[in-house]
Amino acid sequence: MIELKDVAYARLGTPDLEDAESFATSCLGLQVAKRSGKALHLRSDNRAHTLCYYNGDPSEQTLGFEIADKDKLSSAATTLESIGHPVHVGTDSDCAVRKVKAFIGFKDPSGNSIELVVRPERLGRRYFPTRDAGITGFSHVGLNSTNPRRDEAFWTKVCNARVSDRIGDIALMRVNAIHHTVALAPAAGPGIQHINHQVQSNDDVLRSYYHLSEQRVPIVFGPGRHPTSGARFLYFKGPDGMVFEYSVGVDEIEDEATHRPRQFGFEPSSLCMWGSKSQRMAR
Ligand SMILES: O=C/C=C/C(C(=O)O)=C(/O)C(=O)O
Ligand SMILES: [Fe+2]
Repeated sequence: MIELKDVAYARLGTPDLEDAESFATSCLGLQVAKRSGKALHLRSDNRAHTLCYYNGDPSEQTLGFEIADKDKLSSAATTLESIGHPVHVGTDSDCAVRKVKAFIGFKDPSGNSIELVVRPERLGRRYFPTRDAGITGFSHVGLNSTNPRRDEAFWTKVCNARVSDRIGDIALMRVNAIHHTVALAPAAGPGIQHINHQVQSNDDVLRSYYHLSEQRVPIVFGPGRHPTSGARFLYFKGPDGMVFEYSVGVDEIEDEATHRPRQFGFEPSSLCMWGSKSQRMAR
């Protein structure tokens, strides 16, 4: 079993790094950790980076997950190869770019690019953005799935994810106490469906709603409240169509041993208990 500890970072190709930087700093509220002609590393919490934009095609989207150590990394590689997921080992220079000690990359059953990383760097310096969006950290992703039942089996049987809730057949899965780290999203092909950052308070969600609306950032869902995790949320569109979410108040699963996934109907009220309608979410 591959034991994921947490989601570590997202890497997104973009044709326009300048536009990505302007959005990430003035709209989303991340801090530039490092900028080169080819890549932009951004912080959202005490980690060295949690989002990287690099010169590339926007269809290139990769998610990194932290695992415990190098031994666990090599057994993960063996497991993945044995079930038909070819693995590549990150070079020293690729590790340096990601600020990790080691990593492997592979494709999940839907073709999503996944990296498993060991010892992602943290910094002593605080995350200190130029826009105060109230972000407390990178927390979860929506991940495209061409077959949610098959992909739930991959994430829960090959990896250690546990289903916290389902909407229809779509699983919201945790790898630690937080309600979900990966939410599957039915789609025709691979990709990251949305990138979530937690914020401190309801005020932050609503303040951002007005700030982003004024900046003419397309709001695609919310403000609203998810009945699944209980979180208050706002979804909006960034560069190359990527959807970002702020949310606050995501439940934690108190008793790992006794938690049973709840089944929600596949209908709008399962996505928002206040009545907000999604303009873009496939779910
Ligand atoms: O559409 C349902 C979304 C549920 C949640 C939640 O319960 O917090 C998400 O954050 C999500 O998957 O985006
Ligand atoms: Fe979300």
